[in-house]
Amino acid sequence: MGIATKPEHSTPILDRIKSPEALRQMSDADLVRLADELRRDTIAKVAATGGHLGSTLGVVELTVAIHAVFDTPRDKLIWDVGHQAYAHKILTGRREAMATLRQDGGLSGFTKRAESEYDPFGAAHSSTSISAGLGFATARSFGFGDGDAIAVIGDGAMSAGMAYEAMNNAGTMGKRLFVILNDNEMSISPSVGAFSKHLSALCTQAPAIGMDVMMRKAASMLPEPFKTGAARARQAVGALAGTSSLFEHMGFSYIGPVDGHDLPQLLAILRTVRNVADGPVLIHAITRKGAGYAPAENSADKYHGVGSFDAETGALSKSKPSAPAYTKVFAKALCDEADRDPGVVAITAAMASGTGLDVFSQAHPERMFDVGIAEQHAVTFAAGLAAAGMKPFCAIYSTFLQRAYDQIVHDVAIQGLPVRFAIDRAGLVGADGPTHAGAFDVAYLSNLPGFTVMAAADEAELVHMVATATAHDSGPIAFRYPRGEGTGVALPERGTPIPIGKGRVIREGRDIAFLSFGTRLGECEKAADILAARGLSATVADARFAKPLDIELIERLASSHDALITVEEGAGGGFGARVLEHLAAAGRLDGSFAIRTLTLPDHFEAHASPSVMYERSGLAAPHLADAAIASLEGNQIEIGHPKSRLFAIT
Ligand SMILES: Cc1ncc(C[n+]2csc(CCOP(=O)(O)OP(=O)(O)O)c2C)c(N)n1
Ligand SMILES: CC(=O)[C@@H](O)[C@H](O)COP(=O)(O)O
Ligand SMILES: [Mg+2]
Repeated sequence: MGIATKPEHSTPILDRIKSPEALRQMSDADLVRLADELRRDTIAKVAATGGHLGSTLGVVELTVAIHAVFDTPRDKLIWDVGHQAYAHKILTGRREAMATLRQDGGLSGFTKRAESEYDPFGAAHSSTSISAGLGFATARSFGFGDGDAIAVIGDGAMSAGMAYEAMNNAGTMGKRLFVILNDNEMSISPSVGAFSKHLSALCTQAPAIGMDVMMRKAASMLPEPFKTGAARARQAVGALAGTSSLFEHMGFSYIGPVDGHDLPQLLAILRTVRNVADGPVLIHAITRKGAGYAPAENSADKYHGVGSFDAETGALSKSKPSAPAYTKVFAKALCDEADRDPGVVAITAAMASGTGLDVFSQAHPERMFDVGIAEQHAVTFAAGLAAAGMKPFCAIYSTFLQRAYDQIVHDVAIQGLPVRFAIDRAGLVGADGPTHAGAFDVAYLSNLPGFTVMAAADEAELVHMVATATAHDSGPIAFRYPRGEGTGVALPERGTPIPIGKGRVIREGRDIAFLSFGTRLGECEKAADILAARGLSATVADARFAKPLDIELIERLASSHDALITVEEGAGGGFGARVLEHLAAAGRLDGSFAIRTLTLPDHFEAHASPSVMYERSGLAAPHLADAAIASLEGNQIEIGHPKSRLFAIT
């Protein structure tokens, strides 16, 4: 494979491809040319939209080989995470639509069942592909479908427990199942952990194939160097069973390491295993993240996720932020706390740069732990650290923390352990869409006995919440904050712990009270302005806590206003529900008092910019004002209405 530094636009072979069926009629030489065109086309497309480029570039040859050898969509091709599936999208009828990738109304950045019959299983969270593939393989034996199942999983995704749970099951079930391990030694950062070392060790061995009967049969059909490699492997494995791969011990036939960019060799191997496999097979392909595009290959993160860029030079188009990102503010505040308190440690599940803990690790390298994509382990590991008396901060995106719910309940909450949860990407995140929306954490944390749950209204509040969490030693505590830039508010020199369960009033009014939990506070203030222009006076308060609630504040707002509107960047069952429960229990809902709880609507909002998504979710200022007026009129409000339904009251 030649390194293409200048993406040229002539793609005569790709232009003829209407579906993967065409690949099965092509010569290997033409498939090699196609891969080159596909790589250049992918670069050109993603240059315009941004997206997860590096991962796709690493699997261009694998994508071509799989579609050329297997009978997709009858055979089920399942991409783990789905962030590396852009070349797959281009080959499966979505080439033109790539211009809309991750844009409002456009293609998803991941695989999605609703988008194409070539996406048999949707993804975005990692390490689900082997389980899903085994599901398809098992359904096949009941007569549901008749194709093969092929899971393509990265070395980073292999660090998650689910991958082992699936292999453990697949290895004993013995169903015909293909797993292609795409090993580029990269997660978002370089891959970590003992398993990553095992993969490296496998790469230093001669190419080998598994030792079972099926693979003996296959050996004669394999290309060099696999034929001789297989013979050598047989001797080596026979002499020293301990040197064979973990996969073989788990019941898989292991083929590898294979050069994942050598398309003729990939084609030969896939054709062979497709002909002879009668159980689970793992093909270990060695690839380079960002392969074939020098700017990506030479960058530290291999262009894992990029905004738009100049395809010729790779120069990223960067807009100048007007305020520091919440993530950065969190990282700096945590560094400051750690400077003062030797018990503070930080944990990330493979998201060091995303959570800002890369910054923390520069200041306190021995106190930052990247556990790999292993959110469940991260939480219980933190619980162990807390049980020993340390102050662990688990920095995990809201959406990925969902993975660790039982650990949160069983290992942290029931034991009342002071694990600090720094929940990044709270609320709607934009281009990554519903799979990555931080919608549920408030609901699933604030119903846990003994938990303290906070949301920062701005980045100064975030600094104080980091200090609050550091000081809070009597049980689990969480604070949430969104993706992206803060409000630009002045930051305190040092965080000051907030009294637990105390909100604050931002602006006093008479008629309507907005009680905000999180960064919609600014929208509440704008809504108050809208109402003021209509002759209504509104109080705006920042609840800060969903648990424990500031009961004094809530009761005061309820008793001194005609309507109380709660607002949050989360699904129903969260902050507003808790306020309602409290007021109901206190008998405050029995009279004529109006209350509305504004949450994310009860559907998964499709990807767009966060502001458009909030607009559609009915959480922008005009909708808040609208809801307030409607509540005074005794009307039902329509959440998720795209346009403001403001009406003048006289
Ligand atoms: C459960 C979960 N945690 C974290 C992530 C964030 N994430 C997306 S891709 C990725 C790295 C995946 O590495 P790998 O599987 O090796 O694929 P590569 O990007 O190297 O192609 C991570 C950590 C995720 N999608 N799902
Ligand atoms: C594919 C994936 O899960 C991550 O790469 C994610 O897209 C990162 O999101 P942020 O850009 O918000 O860090
Ligand atoms: Mg990888």
